[in-house]
Formats: sequence, structure tokens, C-alpha cells
Amino acid sequence: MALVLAHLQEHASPLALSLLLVLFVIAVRLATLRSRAEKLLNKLPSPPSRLPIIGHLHLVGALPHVSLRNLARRHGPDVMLLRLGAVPTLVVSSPAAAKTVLRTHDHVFASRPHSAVGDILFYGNTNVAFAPYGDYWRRTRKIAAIHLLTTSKVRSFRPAREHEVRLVLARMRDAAAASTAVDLSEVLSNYSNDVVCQAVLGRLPREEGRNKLFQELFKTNSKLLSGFNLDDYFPSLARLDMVRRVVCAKAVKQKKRWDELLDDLIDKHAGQAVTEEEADFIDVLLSVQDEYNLTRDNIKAILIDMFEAGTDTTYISLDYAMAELVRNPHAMAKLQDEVRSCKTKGKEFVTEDDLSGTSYLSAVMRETFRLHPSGSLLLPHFSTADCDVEGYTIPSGTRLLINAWALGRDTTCWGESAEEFMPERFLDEGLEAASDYQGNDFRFLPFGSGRRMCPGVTFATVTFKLIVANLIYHFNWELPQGLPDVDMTEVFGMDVHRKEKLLLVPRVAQDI
Ligand code: HEM
Repeated sequence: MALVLAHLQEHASPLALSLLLVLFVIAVRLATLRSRAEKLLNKLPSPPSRLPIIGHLHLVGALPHVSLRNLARRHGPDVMLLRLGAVPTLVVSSPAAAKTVLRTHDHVFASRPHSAVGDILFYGNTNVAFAPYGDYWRRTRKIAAIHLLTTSKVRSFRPAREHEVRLVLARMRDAAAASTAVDLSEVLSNYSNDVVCQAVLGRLPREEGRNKLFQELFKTNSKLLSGFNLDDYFPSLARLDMVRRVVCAKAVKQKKRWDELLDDLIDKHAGQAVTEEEADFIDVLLSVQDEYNLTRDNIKAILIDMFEAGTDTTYISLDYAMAELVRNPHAMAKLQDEVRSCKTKGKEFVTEDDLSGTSYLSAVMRETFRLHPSGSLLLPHFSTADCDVEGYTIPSGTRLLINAWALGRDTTCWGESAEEFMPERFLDEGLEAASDYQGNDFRFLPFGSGRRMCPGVTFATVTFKLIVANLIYHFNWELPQGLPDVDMTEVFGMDVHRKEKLLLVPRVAQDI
């Protein structure tokens, strides 16, 4: 070292020497901070079987929400540290710890970890869901919350929702007349997508093949962003140009497809004079573009969020609800009784007004969210300062996963029947009945809680209730002959969903 310094003193210019000194001080400072963070992290409970380089990645199976729950039971029921590749990840699995990170330290954990794939797909992570916490995120979230997702805005989409439900019912009647099974997964996915499309681009005529195109785009996005990717857990590797090119090649191709679709949609809206009532979300985004200082790419990123966050989550919840109702005839019968007695006489359709007193329908929806939260691990959060959680200091720069799926099935919170579909638990007197999904009950976080909580709760819940009520009102549902039960095998991606299609035979209800 002394020799090197002497050599440098002799041959390097004073400017070069000063620069080297600054770099040296920065390197020492970074190493000190890192070793301090390491010391703090090492105090956290963590599974012992950590391997070189990959850390605990080998313990995360095909269904991460399940393997993380099982690991937490053994190694850290409240909080547990996993080394996922090079990234320390705090896993929260109890309501108390969830409350600490999402309420007490909400502002500390309100950011998102950087995603290399998201960087490509979402135009530099400028969508709402992946944007780091800060001014840009605040602005874009405000646009979505004020212009698309307020209660009054959601109410204004009511005719569009009812129109979509009628289309579904017509298709079900045809299937019932022919006594054929329908692929209800596909029907519900198209319905959820069409309801979102009505709000986002409702002014444009519906194009043939639109649902299929969106489904393909969502499927590939989900695969690319599933949260347990090489680039997420070896960020310095992902920064290397060669690795980046290989890992991100698919994302680049996918982004081109999104570009084609979104540019076309935006072009069809640009420069058109529309009244406030006629304006859809794309019109609104274009009209506030200057005020909110948005580029065209920012607009595209926000649009992907609305299409994707709004469609898949809702469809997955609907698919699980119908699957659980068919598997639980007692719950199905109770819901049919309720819905069939609520409809205004003389009308052929259950409207949103009819649904105000339908407590069992609300209970079915909550029970579906509890057992099958489509965002089983929410979206990853990221800390921007040190803070104390359950007696441990969590250093700034820690990735956080909250296992909402595990919370919903915790027997200490939900009793021995935690794994059963039992909507009645939300009707009984007591804690469960009082429980809501608005982020205040930390045993039950299907939409998350705090600053990053889902802004689409109202949109999603009215979309959910209207279609379920009508499907249950008009039809009785059967499994196709020879199929003994609904296959509940799950697949993990951006969202957790059932692997197999939900095939059911609708029979027109005669006794209503
Ligand atoms: C049943 C349906 C839905 C479920 C279960 C759901 C669930 C979630 C969850 C778990 C998060 C992450 C929360 C966190 O990271 O802590 C989220 C975020 C988000 N959701 Fe939803 N969601 C649904 C419907 C919708 C709809 C209909 C929209 C819009 C049309 C929407 C837009 C968003 C956006 C923009 C975010 C990102 C929020 C942010 O990072 O600030 N969601 N959602």
C-alpha cells in the first residue's frame, strides 16, 4: 500500500490524487455502512440453511407464499430475514408485525425496490405501482385516485358495468339452452377486462380480439415480473450490459407490443374535443398532461397499471368466488336465497341498488379475499430509513414482503376453520364481522394498507358484486358430468391464480 501511494505521489497530478482520495473515502464509507447494515440484519431470525451466492433462494418453491409461510412458522413467525441472492428480504407474517411496517412505519416502507424488468416494461418504473416513493409517485397516484377511482367516478361507470353484465348473461343463457359447459374463467376475465376498458378507453368502439390481446400481454407481464427473478436478486449482475441484454430481451420484446397497442389508443384520443361526461381516462390523462408534467411514456406506464392491476386481480377473485361456491353448496344456497329475495320485482336484472342489504354477498366476497388474496405477498416494499420492527432495527434499503395469504389463514387469528370457506365468519357478532378490507384489520390485507394500499378497492368491489349477484340470481351452477370437483391447484405469478379453467354448466333457475 505504502509503495502504491509513493508511486502515485510521484507520477499522478494533484487533481488525480484528490479524485482518488475522494473515491477512497466514499468506498470506506460505503463499506462501513454495509457492514453496519449487515450487523443489524444478522440479528434477525433467519433459516439456517443459507447457501453461498444464492442465499435462501433454494428454499423458495414454486408457490412462494406457501413456502414462506412454512419457513416463517419454523424460523420467524412475526419477522424473518431471507437472503434472496444478494438481497436481504424481510418477510412479515403476523398481524402485529404487519401493523408495525404498514402503519407505524408506513412512510419508511412506502417505496418499491428497483426492478430491472419493470424499468423496461413500465418506461423507467413510471407507473403508479412500481414508482419509488416520492413526488412523481404522489402525482400519478393522485391522477388515478381522483380521475378514475373515486366513489363518484366509479358510480358514473355503472351503466357500462351493467351493459357488460348483460352481455355475460346473454352468453350464459345460450350455454344453458344448449346444456354446455362454459369456461367461466375466460368469461370472468373478459368481463373484468371489459369493465376496465370501458372506464379507460370507453369512447372507442370495441375491437375484435381485444380481450385476447390483453390476456396475452398480462400473462407475459406476469411471467416477467413474478417477483423471484434473477435480476431482482442479483442487481449488480443485472446491471452488466451482457447479462442485462439476455435477461431483459423478452421484456424489450414485450414492451414493443405494449407500445404498439398504447400508441394506437392514445393517437385515437389525441386532439379530439370531448365533453366532461364523454371523457374516458385516456382523455383525462391527455388533458392533465401539462399540469402534471407527464411525458407520453409516463401516460403509457400509468395505462398499463390500470389495465393490468384492474383486470387480473378482479377476475382472479371472481374465479375463486365461483369455484368456492360450487364446492360449498351450503354457501351457494344461502347466497341464492339472499340474492333471489333482493331484486326489485318486475325487473329482469339485479341492479346495484338491489344489493345494498346483501350481507351474505359481502361475506362471500370477504371470505374469498381472505382465503385467496390475488396479491398473496402484496407488491414488494422497500425501506428508505432505519426503523425498529418487533425489537429489531431494520436498516434502510431492506426489501419487504408481507405474506397476506399467510395472515388470512393464520389459525391463531381465524381459528381451526381458517382453511375452510365459511362466509358466516363475517356475519357473526365479533371481530371477524367487524373486519374490513380497507387496511385497518391487519389479519386481513387483500388490498394492503397505508400509503401503498390499492386505490382500486371501490372499483373492484362493485365490479365483483354485480356480476356474482346476477350469475347466482339467474342460474344454478353444476360441474360438467364426470368432473368430481373443482381443481384448486394454484400458480404463482404477479398474482396467485387457479391453474385450471373453471368449467361449469349454467342451468336457468326456474323457481325465481
Ligand atoms: C379484487 C381486486 C384487487 C385486488 C385484490 C388488488 C390488490 C392490490 C394489492 C395487494 C396491491 C399492493 C398493495 C401494497 O403493495 O401494499 C395493489 C396495488 C395497486 N392496485 Fe389493486 N387490487 C385490485 C383491484 C384494482 C383495480 C380495479 C385497480 C385500478 C383500476 C387497481 C389499481 C392498483 C394500483 C394502481 C396499485 C399500486 C398502488 C401503489 O403502489 O401506490 N387495483 N392492489
